[in-house]
Amino acid sequence: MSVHIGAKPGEIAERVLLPGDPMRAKWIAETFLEDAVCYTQVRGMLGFTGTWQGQRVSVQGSGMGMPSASIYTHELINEYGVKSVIRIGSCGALAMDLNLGDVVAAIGSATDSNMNRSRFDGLIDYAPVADFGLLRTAVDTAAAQGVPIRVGPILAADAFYTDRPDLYDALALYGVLAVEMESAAIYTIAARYGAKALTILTVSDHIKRGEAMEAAQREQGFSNMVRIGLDTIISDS
Ligand SMILES: O=P(O)(O)O[C@H]1O[C@H](CO)[C@@H](O)[C@H]1O
Ligand SMILES: O=c1cc[nH]c(=O)[nH]1
Repeated sequence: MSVHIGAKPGEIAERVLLPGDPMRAKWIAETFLEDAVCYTQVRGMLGFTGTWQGQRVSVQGSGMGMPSASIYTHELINEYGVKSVIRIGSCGALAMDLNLGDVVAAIGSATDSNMNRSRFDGLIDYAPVADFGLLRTAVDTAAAQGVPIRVGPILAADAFYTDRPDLYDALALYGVLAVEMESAAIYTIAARYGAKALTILTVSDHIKRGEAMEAAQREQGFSNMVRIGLDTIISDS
């Protein structure tokens, strides 16, 4: 096992879906995967391996925020040989033409986190981006499934509750679609260690309109996104 994941070698597939919420990982495993087996319960951050369309896939909770997501992404790639990860998350919309339940794919991720500034000594504003192949497959997969998917940049924020909504307004002027809390770290760590990463999100809140899904919907109302994620990750070679 690694420091934070209790799996034995070989128990995690090379292709992993990464929801923030461990209970969403359980729901995905029980609802979509065949023969799913739980390989870790360390810190309650559940992980499962099963099959989708006959192909081995794991689904691992990654927690909230970039420090937590960084730990799981790092250990999956470096300790378990994971080759591709797709974050399956919820987000707060900034774009006025997005609605609750809409699906977004993050082509790139701006961030207010200091992690990458430290990484590059404050001298470079590194641009965390999705793997192009995974993104293209997700767009094609969504089209085949008849699910509209919006592709664009998002913000990975350190704080869920912000005192600076004016900064969100400014980002919206630059086409930033939505806010979540992990994508920039996942994209950066995957790039650093030679893995592929994509973030697909469902709009759970509209930040500007003050709309919000119920807690049960957040955990389980994300079937369209999960099917896109699963079909995309098994198509990856
Ligand atoms: O639904 P998940 O994947 O947890 O993602 C979003 O939800 C959490 C905040 O409620 C943050 O982790 C944010 O990124
Ligand atoms: O507003 C939101 C909704 C989900 N996740 C976030 O980080 N922010």
